Amino acid sequence: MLEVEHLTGGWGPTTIVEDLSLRLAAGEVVSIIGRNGVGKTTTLELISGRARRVSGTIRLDGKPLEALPVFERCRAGLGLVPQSREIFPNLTVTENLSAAARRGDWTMDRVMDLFPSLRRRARNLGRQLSGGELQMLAIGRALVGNPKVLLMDEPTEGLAPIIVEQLMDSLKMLASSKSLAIVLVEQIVEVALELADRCVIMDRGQIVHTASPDELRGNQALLSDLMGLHANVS
Ligand SMILES: Nc1ncnc2c1ncn2[C@@H]1O[C@H](COP(=O)(O)OP(=O)(O)OP(=O)(O)O)[C@@H](O)[C@H]1O
Repeated sequence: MLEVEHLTGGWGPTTIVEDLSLRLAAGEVVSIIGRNGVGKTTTLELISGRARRVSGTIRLDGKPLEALPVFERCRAGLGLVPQSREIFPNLTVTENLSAAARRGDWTMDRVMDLFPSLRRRARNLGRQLSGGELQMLAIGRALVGNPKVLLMDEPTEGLAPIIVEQLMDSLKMLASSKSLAIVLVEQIVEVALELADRCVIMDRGQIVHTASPDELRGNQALLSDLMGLHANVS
C-alpha cells in the first residue's frame, strides 16, 4: 500500500532524513520511535509533502506521490495529523471537520462515535477546546478526509496522563479496526508499542532497527540504548 524508498530530505538546505525506506500493508500500524531530533517528524512531513525532498520515491497503491503537492497527496489518500494540530481557532468543531470532509466511510458522525467528547463540544470554537479535545479534533479532521494512510505525529504530546488514557482507548479502537494504515510517531514508548504491529527505531535520520512490539518489550537494553532514559516499558 505505502512504499517509501530511499527517501532523503529535510528543511531548507539541511538534510535531516537520509535514505529511509519504509513499507506499510493495508491496515498495518507502524510506530516510529527514537530520541528527540532524530528526524521522526521530518519523515512524516516528507511523506506528506511539507518538508523538502532531495531524492527517493513515495508510492501509494502504486501511484507515485513524491512530485505531487500536499493537497494532491491528500486527495490520493494520505492524511496528516501534524504535531502542531493546526485546528482553525475561530471555526467550531463541526466546521473544522466539514472543511476537511471527503466522501467515504469516515463520516462526521463516525468520528464523533470514536471521540464522544467532540460530539459534546460540536458547537464550540477551536480556541475553546482543551489540549486533548484539540488532538481528537486533529485526528478526526484527518479521518473525515477518508485517507488510506494516516500519518500521526505525537498525538499524546503535552497531554495529562488521564487524557492520554482516554485518547488511547479511541486510538486502540482505530488501530484494531484495520480500516486504514497508520504511521505513528510517538514519544511515549509504551503507547507506541501498544498500538503498533511493527516498530521502527530511528537514529540520526535513518531507520536503525525494526522489530515487533513484543521483541522490543523483551529487549530493554536495546530500547535504552537506542531511545535513551525514557524507554523503560513493562
Ligand atoms: N518545520 C520545520 N522547519 C525547520 N526545521 C525543522 C522543522 N521541523 C523539524 N525541524 C528540524 O529537523 C530536525 C529534526 O527534527 P524532527 O522534529 O524531525 O525530529 P523528531 O525526531 O521528530 O524530534 P522530536 O521528537 O523532538 O519532535 C531538528 O533539527 C529540527 O529543528
